[in-house]
Amino acid sequence: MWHRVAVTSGNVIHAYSSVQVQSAVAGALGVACSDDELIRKAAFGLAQACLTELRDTFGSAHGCTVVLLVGTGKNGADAMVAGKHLRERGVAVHAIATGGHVDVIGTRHLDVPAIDATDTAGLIQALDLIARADMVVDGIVGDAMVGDLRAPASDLVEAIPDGAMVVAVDVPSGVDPDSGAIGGIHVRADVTVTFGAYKRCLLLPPAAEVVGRLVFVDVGITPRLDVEGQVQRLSSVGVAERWPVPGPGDHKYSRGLLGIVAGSERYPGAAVLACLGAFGTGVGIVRYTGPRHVGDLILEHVPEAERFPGKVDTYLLGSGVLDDPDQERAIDEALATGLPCVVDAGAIETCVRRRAAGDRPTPGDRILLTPHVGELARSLAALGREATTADILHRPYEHALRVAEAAEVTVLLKGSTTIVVGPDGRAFSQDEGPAWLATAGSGDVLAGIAGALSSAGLSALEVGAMAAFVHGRAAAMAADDGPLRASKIAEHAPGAVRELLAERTALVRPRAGRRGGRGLARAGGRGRGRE
Ligand SMILES: NC(=O)C1=CN([C@@H]2O[C@H](COP(=O)(O)OP(=O)(O)OC[C@H]3O[C@@H](n4cnc5c(N)ncnc54)[C@H](OP(=O)(O)O)[C@@H]3O)[C@@H](O)[C@H]2O)[C@@H](O)CC1
Ligand SMILES: [K+]
Repeated sequence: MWHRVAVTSGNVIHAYSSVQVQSAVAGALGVACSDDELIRKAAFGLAQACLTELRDTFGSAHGCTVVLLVGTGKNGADAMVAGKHLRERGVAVHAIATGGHVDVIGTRHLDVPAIDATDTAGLIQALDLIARADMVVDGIVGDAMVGDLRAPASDLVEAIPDGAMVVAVDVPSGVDPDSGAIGGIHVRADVTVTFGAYKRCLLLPPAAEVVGRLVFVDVGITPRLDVEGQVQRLSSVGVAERWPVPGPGDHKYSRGLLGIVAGSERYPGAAVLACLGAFGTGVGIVRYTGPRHVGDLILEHVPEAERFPGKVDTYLLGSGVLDDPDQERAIDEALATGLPCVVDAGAIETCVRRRAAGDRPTPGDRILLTPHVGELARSLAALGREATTADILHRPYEHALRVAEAAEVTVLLKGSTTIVVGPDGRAFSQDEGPAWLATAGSGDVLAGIAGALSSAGLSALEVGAMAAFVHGRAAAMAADDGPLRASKIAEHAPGAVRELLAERTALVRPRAGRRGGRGLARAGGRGRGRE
């Protein structure tokens, strides 16, 4: 039996669409506050974040030069009002108006005249100031951004020197607030200070990769967002809360039986790495199906594994499978059982084709596909929806969702920010892994971790998010800011889980001595018993 604590939403970041945020702001403005108040709260938080960065970098903010890029809307007003606070702390502040005029609330608070970058002389002066700035504050445009960033804002952004510190107001200008797509020129921030609610682009790649460190400023609109954000991110405590922990009444059969169909002549090690990932994160039993020599290799490295097929709770299919009719038959048979599955590499396309044709014995929230971008492109092609890898990298959420909807599956799309998208569009975005994670065999370990979690009865969305998190954490521990090999990720997985569980604040502890189940308090997840 597994013990799980109640799932709260406190340890999950929820991200909302711009329409949701704007209607929450409009609701707050209708009853509780004014534009001016909201901007003052936002700007105060923004100024604090800027001062912290300046102090951390230069020892003191006093005497530093900050250039504010100020658009015509409230995003620009936030920057202007923050500028007032910065000036009060001895910072030299210059404001550059990118759209010919600035919001009246901004000018009311900061009495330095903004340089008009829409005229030639102003643009030249602005470019010179940007070249010498210690910090550039991007208040060009926020959640009302439409299309590509227009000139002269785009010219100013292009001129930001590599060494300058950049703080984005609410969202980096030039990214689409909802899809996270980046058209052309955009701000690459060191810090993004966001107000009231996280916007989807802050979690969704590719935008998520240019936001830098996220700082949240509560301006009081959060209670008006009483629905879950469609895009979410689990914090470490969020993962820890959900992590299945064995109780005293558990045995190897109750802790999850994972059937693995993996490995081939060309990629025998993939099956070994998948087994290591699964055992490293707490699976009860692994039952392996595959070529004899791959089985021998597994037993050499993972003597805990069983070689012959038998009863299982969940399948992990496809890691390292290539051109092997016996393996393909075993995958077909496993997919037909209706059991939960993690579907990787060589099994993805088969699975997508079968399910798109209506053959869906496993519910979409229990089947997790784990493609990289190339495999997602091939899945889309199998569905008759051609997309290049560049198209996918431009809008990964939307392309993953296409496969998730058409095949009624949950898709984990691997990347430096990994997204997990369910057939109903709900998604998790996790970015814990270091860049060193992109190495041969890393995906096989991830599939093994996902298999272990799936065999513990979690939903495919949770499995994907938690596996991505722990895989990233284990990789960071293994890499220690240097290169790593995939087997080291599996080696560090138990340590990563141990660290997470230490953060768990409200573990439900069973009392010793009670019979049958021993005080099991389970919230969510399906019940398991002796099998
Ligand atoms: N959430 C919260 O709780 C709070 C939110 N607050 C803040 O409000 C912000 C939203 O403010 P907002 O609605 O005034 O719009 P905003 O983003 O400033 O931009 C509008 C201007 O941008 C322009 N523009 C558009 N596309 C463009 C492009 N491609 N390239 C260039 N320009 C482009 C567009 O120009 P136009 O097309 O009309 O000529 C228009 O004038 C939000 O992000 C946050 O900072 C806080 O103040 C309070 C608490
Ligand atoms: K901005």
